[in-house]
Amino acid sequence: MNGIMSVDIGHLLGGDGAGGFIPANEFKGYPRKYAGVFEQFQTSLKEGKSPLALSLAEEASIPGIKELAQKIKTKYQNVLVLGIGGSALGARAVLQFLKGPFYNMERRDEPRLFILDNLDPLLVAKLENIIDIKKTALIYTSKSGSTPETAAQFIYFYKKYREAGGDVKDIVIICDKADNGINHIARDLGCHLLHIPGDLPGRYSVLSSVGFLPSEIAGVDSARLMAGARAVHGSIIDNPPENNSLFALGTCLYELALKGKSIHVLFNYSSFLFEFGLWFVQLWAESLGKRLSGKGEAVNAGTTPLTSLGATDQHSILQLFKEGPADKVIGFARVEAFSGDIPLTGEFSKEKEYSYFAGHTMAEQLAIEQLSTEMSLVGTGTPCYRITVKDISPESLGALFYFYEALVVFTAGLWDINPYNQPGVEEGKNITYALMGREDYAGRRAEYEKQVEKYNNERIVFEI
Ligand SMILES: O=P(O)(O)OC[C@H]1O[C@H](O)[C@H](O)[C@@H](O)[C@@H]1O
Repeated sequence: MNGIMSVDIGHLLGGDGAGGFIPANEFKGYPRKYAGVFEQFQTSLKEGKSPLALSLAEEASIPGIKELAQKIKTKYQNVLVLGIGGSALGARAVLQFLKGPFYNMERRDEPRLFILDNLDPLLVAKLENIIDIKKTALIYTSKSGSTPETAAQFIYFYKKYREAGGDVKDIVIICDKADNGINHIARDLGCHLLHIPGDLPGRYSVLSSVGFLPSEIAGVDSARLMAGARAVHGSIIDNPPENNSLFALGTCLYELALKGKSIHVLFNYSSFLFEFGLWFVQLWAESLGKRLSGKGEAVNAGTTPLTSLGATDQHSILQLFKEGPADKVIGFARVEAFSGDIPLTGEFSKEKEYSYFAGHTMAEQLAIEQLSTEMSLVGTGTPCYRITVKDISPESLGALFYFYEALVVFTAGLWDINPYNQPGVEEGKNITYALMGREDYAGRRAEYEKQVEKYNNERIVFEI
């Protein structure tokens, strides 16, 4: 491949559309059919009005973040990032794609980096067994500053850190600018405070200090992530619909959803992309799963994202993809070239199950298995697309992040829904706040407690 990334949508289409594919002739009409939505999307990106463009402006924060990362790296043995959802998933994806799953087990001079994104006392206890809290830098990431899981983690680790004699001025808080608790605390502590733009939703914030700081601490150059993002940005804004990968994929996924393909699988063919798959799930689900359209009509938009890992999940969920309900469209993400490919030898040459490996490599086998899986699924009527990135590099990952963010925003335009809010998660949060006794939710507490009582009375429980 010549560029940084390629997008192949050929197998979302199929002749007359039999078996759930898009008829080739229909596809030819999309540039006209969806010109308006696309033009609006392209213009808002070009003119920097789209929240996506805020990430491009965030590049200016990189030199300051590099300096801060350097200070943290020289002083601390461990870094603990506290965050959840968009405040954790992007950083996890960077760390895994560029440093691999065994990063914290390798012998290095850089600190080990832990990202704690759950409320689980056992998880916290296990982490405390292996880190010395005084030698651990704390990064508290919460765009809103009100997410209860992260706030609980922070108050716990803040106390431990202070009691161990840690310097509170070294703590880093990343949030948006507001007159709220997290900003007051940062000011009172006199610690590092990094702001992200209020209009950049958390799940789109990996290309900002939320992702840049953990990346730089782990030795990943965030400017290279941005170079990949910029390459995709250029290709999206410069090409007309007929020649635009984002337009082609977005319109096809939307049309396939209307034809009943209600599940969108991202099948990643590299263990280094596993966490990227989880980042994709949040981005897709929270951005597109919406009850109301822009006109306020109930549309229950979106498709259900799933992520799978190749070749591993060929031995698990593939059976269902192949023979279960015909409700899926599958995107394969693969890496074109792995550095340090591993040659396979012809050991046990008299045995047919082993001798055929001679002369092949591991990356070649993985690519063949990806192709075989894709062809086999297409053969039985599952529309598939394929995204290939050039290599395991920050540029490739930055390109993937930006491409999927843009894909989601454009597709939301086709559904006519807002890709930046998440009203569906608010109710559960409100109940939590009220039941936990948060002062400004006291008025609703009695009502929620009544609801809990009724709910518990309806349970039908079998003890074993
Ligand atoms: O970064 P925070 O404000 O703490 O938010 C963390 C997460 O909280 C909620 O669950 C939202 O639905 C997510 O979109 C967000 O990423």
